[in-house]
Amino acid sequence: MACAFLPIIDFGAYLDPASSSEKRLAVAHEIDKACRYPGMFYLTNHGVPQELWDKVRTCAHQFFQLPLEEKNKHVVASYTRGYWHVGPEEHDNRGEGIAFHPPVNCYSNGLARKADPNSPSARLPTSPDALGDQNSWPSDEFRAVTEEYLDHVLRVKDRVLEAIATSLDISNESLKRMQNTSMSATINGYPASAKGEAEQRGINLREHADSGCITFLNQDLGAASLQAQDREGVWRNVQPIPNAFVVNVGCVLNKWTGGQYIDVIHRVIHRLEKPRVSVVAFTNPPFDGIVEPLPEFAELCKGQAKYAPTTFGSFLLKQIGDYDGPLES
Ligand SMILES: O=C(O)CCC(=O)C(=O)O
Ligand SMILES: [Fe+2]
Repeated sequence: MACAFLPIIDFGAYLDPASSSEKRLAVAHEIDKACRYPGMFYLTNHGVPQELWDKVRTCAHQFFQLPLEEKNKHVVASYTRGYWHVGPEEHDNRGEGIAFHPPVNCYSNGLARKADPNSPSARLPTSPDALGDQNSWPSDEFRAVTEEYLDHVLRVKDRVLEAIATSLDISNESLKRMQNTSMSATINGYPASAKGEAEQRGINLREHADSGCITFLNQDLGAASLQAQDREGVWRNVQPIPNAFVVNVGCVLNKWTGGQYIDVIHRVIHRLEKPRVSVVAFTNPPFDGIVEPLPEFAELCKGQAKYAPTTFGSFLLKQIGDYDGPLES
């Protein structure tokens, strides 16, 4: 059964070139409404081919089934790239994942300590960059499938942002700024719980808001493991729907809109007797790009520290640092 908390938005009518402008506007308004609250929605008929939609998760399952020593070959010195594994001895944050981030070309703000920000060569992509080592792909097939999948998601992302811009009635420059976003991916694996163990289990993925602009999640079918917080602070289950993205607003889009859109807090508690995989595509502005409210929303949040300009890179690194900090409880 679908989760009544989240609206289900059929993107087909927006993507169909034969649709009337009224129809497309109606879809755009639905997306806008969902971004204002709860900051998360299902997106169906998004145009990602069905086979690829499933294959990207199949590849992930195959990778996570490998022995740990195999998977550990893909650990790299970066928080945003490579393989990680937590548990089983740790109660919270139990799970594993592999992440991919495009090259970062940032030498502003002192993020790369030894680089000269004025040197033209400092602007060229280098490896490793400010986020650490390079991506480590488990196999050519894994890479080909994931990259093809992300290409599709990138196109969906641009159309969703176009719909948002239409509904917000913002300028072309503002839309361009929003669309100037690249794609990074995290593929999460959550282990099965043995019979009787399920209730003792803690949280697999701690509560957080995503750092980027907008996130597209493709998850296994089964019981709801993802939870999102409503405005009363109550955790609501996000039941998977076949072939539907779960789309959510991240911190950057919250900031661009001066707080009009909600960077929804979410977490994962996986208690099934079979493992779960989620393929999460994040969209990020340039690492050294300034993130601040779009001109259309600047007045709304004037003087509020939360909306003060910052580079995306420094914001991301701070968020990673905070997330990595000690647990309060
Ligand atoms: O696995 C999920 O359902 C959510 C993952 C997530 O929130 C993330 O990777 O940021
Ligand atoms: Fe997330």
